[in-house]
Amino acid sequence: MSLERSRVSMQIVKACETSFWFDSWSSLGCIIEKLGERGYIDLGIPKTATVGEVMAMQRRRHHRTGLLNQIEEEITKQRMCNIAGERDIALWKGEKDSYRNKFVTSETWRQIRNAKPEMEGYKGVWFSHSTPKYSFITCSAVTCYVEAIKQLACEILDLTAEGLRLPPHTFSKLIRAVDSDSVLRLNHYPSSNQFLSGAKVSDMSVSLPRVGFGEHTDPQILTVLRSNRVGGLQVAFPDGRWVSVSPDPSTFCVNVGDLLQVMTNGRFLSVRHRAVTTGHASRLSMAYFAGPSVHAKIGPIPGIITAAEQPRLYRTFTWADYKKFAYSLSLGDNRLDIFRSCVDEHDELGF
Ligand SMILES: O=C(O)CCC(=O)C(=O)O
Ligand SMILES: [Fe+2]
Repeated sequence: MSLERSRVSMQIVKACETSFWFDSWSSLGCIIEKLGERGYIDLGIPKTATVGEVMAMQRRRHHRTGLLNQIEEEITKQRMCNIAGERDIALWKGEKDSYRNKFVTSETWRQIRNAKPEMEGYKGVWFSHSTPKYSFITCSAVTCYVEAIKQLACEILDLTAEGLRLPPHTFSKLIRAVDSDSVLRLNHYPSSNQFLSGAKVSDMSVSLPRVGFGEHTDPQILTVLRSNRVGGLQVAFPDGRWVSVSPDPSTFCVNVGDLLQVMTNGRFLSVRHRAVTTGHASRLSMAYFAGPSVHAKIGPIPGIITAAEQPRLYRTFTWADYKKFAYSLSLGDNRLDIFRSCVDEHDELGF
């Protein structure tokens, strides 16, 4: 309330609508804010009095405190001015503390707004002449989703570390690093109908499965994937068969990535998978790829390789090296082979 009070001043005409205590009708501002509730007794003016009633009834009194006398002075001044009109006029605080009878939103906004540091990327969300509410909502939803899914990925990785008898945050600390290179990808696979709009219904190829996302392994540490109710994800079995993963929007599909295969020295395998489109509904999937910092050194964790029994399978490299190499190949190429270790290295990983 006091925020609005400080923005409005009343110019007294008939004075029968303006509150003596709660409106700002003199240069002293709002009287209740000056005197507090004690003022009702000190001035002998009831809480509900209008300025008009005070002017009509109140006789000039003398008080011991200066402020009370100043208020009496304002009442006398008000009695003496005589503005023609029917109603009291609300005056709005404008630039440089001046009051006028026009309300200007932008001026009021400037006065009440607490300036905050600009949010990174805000230009992509707010445009100068419109409020793109859906992009703003999407931005907030994605930010919250990424935070939650990252937490889930870290918990899975902590359980993985525990299962391998490794120190608790061996893997998750790579994801939690401030400069971790994690990504959220949204995939949309149009239905066969949408995909082949214009094709004749008699065209038999409409019902054949089509590859929407070619076979590959995910390069990062761990992937947490969710989809709508439309299937399409398939996983390669060692014998070469493709096995479909049944779609369920209430579950997550977790893939081991290439880096986790390296760090576990091949105990966890990054599985080959692909997405196909068949039916008449379109598939949507959201994949969170939990990755380390580009500078992170990746190699088999020392606690996993116990010398003779577990020969070291991979050499140490940085995530930046791996990405650069991966992007130079085709999606389905095997990228890990080149990082296989030929000699029995003992790199210092700092784990
Ligand atoms: O849509 C899918 O289920 C697969 C997506 C995928 O493998 C990927 O984005 O890497
Ligand atoms: Fe994938």
